[in-house]
Amino acid sequence: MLTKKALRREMRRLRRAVPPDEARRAARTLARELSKQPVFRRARHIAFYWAGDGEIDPAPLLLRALRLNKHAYLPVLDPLYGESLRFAPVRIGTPLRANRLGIPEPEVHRRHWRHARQLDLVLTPLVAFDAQGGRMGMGGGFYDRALQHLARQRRWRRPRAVGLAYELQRVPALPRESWDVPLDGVQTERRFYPARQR
Ligand SMILES: Nc1nc2c(c(=O)[nH]1)N(C=O)[C@@H](CNc1ccc(C(=O)N[C@@H](CCC(=O)O)C(=O)O)cc1)CN2
Ligand SMILES: Nc1ncnc2c1ncn2[C@@H]1O[C@H](COP(=O)(O)OP(=O)(O)OP(=O)(O)O)[C@@H](O)[C@H]1O
Repeated sequence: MLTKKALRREMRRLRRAVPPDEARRAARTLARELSKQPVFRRARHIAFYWAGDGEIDPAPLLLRALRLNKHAYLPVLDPLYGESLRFAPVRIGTPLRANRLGIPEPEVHRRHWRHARQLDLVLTPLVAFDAQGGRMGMGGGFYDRALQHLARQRRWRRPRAVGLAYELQRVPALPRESWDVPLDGVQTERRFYPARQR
């Protein structure tokens, strides 16, 4: 069996190996499919991410959300709170600047940032996932910490958490850690995997 670290390395290699034209097609298909799901249609405030390292690109979905007059956000690392994850609003033309990890963030004053619980839907990047809602990220625990209220209390309905990935990132079952936040679903270029009932 692969260790968690080896699985992460292998899955990051696989997603980086997707050829550019296939990646573009997958991102468009993912946008079309997720925008049909009630979890997306009902959401007004939605967090996306700026794709890098071979991540499936939510940009076509973000543009569609803006056209539907929804509010779009990108993750920012809050230096005042141990780099916990907050979400800054982004529109066409919002300037972006790379953070410490090289990931572009909106240059928007912190008074406009939101906590995850002030959003309707958070789309999370995935390194690997299973069909039961288990997720593996980059290993920083950023999303686990930002969404930890969902792991403890079933009555919390916001935000819904949906992971985005290529079909090739699915594994039969990921080990569950106590702090792991189960997803409500995963959208790939092929289908939507509904997970948690709550
Ligand atoms: N697009 C995207 N944005 C995101 C995340 C993500 O996974 N994807 N995050 C999800 O958590 C947060 C950032 N988390 C990250 C955690 C670890 C590494 C990382 O290990 N990066 C380098 C080494 C970075 C360095 O120190 O120079 C690496 O590729 O090994 C990157 C991002 C917030 N924004
Ligand atoms: N709620 C939490 N409070 C404190 N530490 C946490 C919490 N959640 C996760 N962590 C820490 O974060 C580290 C990384 O966790 P894990 O490997 O599950 O990250 P990940 O889910 O793959 O990454 P990410 O959430 O950034 O996409 C763990 O070692 C864990 O100790």
